[in-house]
Amino acid sequence: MADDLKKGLEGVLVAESDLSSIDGDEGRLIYRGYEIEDLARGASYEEVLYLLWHGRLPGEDELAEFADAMATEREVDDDVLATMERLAEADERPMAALRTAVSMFSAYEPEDEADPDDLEATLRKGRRITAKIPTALAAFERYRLGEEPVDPDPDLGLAANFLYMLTGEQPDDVAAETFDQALILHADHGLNASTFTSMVIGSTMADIYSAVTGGVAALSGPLHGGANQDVMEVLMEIDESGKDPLEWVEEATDEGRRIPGFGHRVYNVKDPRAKILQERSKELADNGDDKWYEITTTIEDYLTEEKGLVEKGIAPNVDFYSGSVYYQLGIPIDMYTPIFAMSRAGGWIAHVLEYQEDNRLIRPRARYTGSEDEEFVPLGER
Ligand SMILES: CC(=O)SCCNC(=O)CCNC(=O)[C@H](O)C(C)(C)COP(=O)(O)OP(=O)(O)OC[C@H]1O[C@@H](n2cnc3c(N)ncnc32)[C@H](O)[C@@H]1OP(=O)(O)O
Ligand SMILES: O=C([O-])CC(=O)C(=O)O
Repeated sequence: MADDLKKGLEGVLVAESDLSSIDGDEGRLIYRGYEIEDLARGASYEEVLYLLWHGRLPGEDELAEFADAMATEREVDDDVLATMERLAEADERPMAALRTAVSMFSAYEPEDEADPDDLEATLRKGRRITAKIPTALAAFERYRLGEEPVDPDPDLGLAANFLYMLTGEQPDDVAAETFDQALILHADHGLNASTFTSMVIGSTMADIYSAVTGGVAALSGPLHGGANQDVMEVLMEIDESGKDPLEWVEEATDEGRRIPGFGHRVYNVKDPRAKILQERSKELADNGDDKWYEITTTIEDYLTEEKGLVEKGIAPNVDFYSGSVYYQLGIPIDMYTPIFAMSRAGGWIAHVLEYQEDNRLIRPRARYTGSEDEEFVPLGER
């Protein structure tokens, strides 16, 4: 057995997958062979879910049937709503509320008794989870505002319905399309930390609720999905400080602080998703407040041109521009990472199912560096 230590599993191949592929030097991302740019511009999030879960793009009737089925599964049990209300009153963080909600959905799963080997049943359960996440999240936000939740509208697509449940108002086309595109861009990304977490859980043949709950937990950290919230907080810190953004960045880099939204384990160049989100941020800025777009692009130009971060392979990742897009859509900052989870649930479920088709327990090992020959001394004699 090879004894090479690959800290953080960097570059280690642990599975084969048809789902998504990243070229980190070219800045290219594909889902099942389709360029992310084409999907983001031409498909809906539901189409992308179908592609990830069923292996091909749907026809018109197939998509309608699939989207309708998901729309009918959006409602969550009153107990889940009551829990969201209690967590909002307790000032819980939205990612923690979501983690609790997903775990709790399983109590109301109609196919709870299904055999773990029944992958069709697992997919149906995964579809229910994906349909319900937006409802639980929007309810949590409404309770925080002291408002009642808004019932899902089955006539709206998943993206538009989430914005509707969040605000109580039908979003305009620009907001709905922008949000739908953001969901597509976040749906899958190879064996990132949260997807791998879900796969490890799924490899024990634990249920899909456990796998998705674990995915939410792993995504919440600031080195992963949590960075989108951090980006916006940094932008606001810069704005409130009244400093020139470049002065702030200069100080931060001199102090050795990491810039959230920069750097990636796989990309050595700008993330293709960041390019698309930057375009959307610009469009929204052209029709509204351009402050955040200006600060982000100024920081990017400075870090890449003056500080030469790109030469070191540190470029904007997907989180760098999503914050300013969500901010312009009026979404609360601490909902950014939960929104990432709302989308990525599709990828977690797809990877768990794909892996379980030819399952092998994931169980790596650590090189032992502790001592070998301690003499045990009973408690009373220590
Ligand atoms: C959706 C996502 O999960 S995308 C990633 C979201 N996370 C962030 O944006 C947080 C900021 N970025 C980071 O912390 C890192 O780039 C990570 C964790 C994403 C990837 O890190 P790794 O692949 O483990 O790279 P590692 O941490 O070894 O960094 C390599 C070098 O780049 C530097 N570096 C990496 N990211 C940054 C950054 N954001 N700002 C400044 N320097 C950075 C490191 O200091 C290190 O430099 P050194 O070799 O001189 O010590
Ligand atoms: O791939 C990664 O490591 C992180 C990332 O960009 C994602 O999960 O979307």
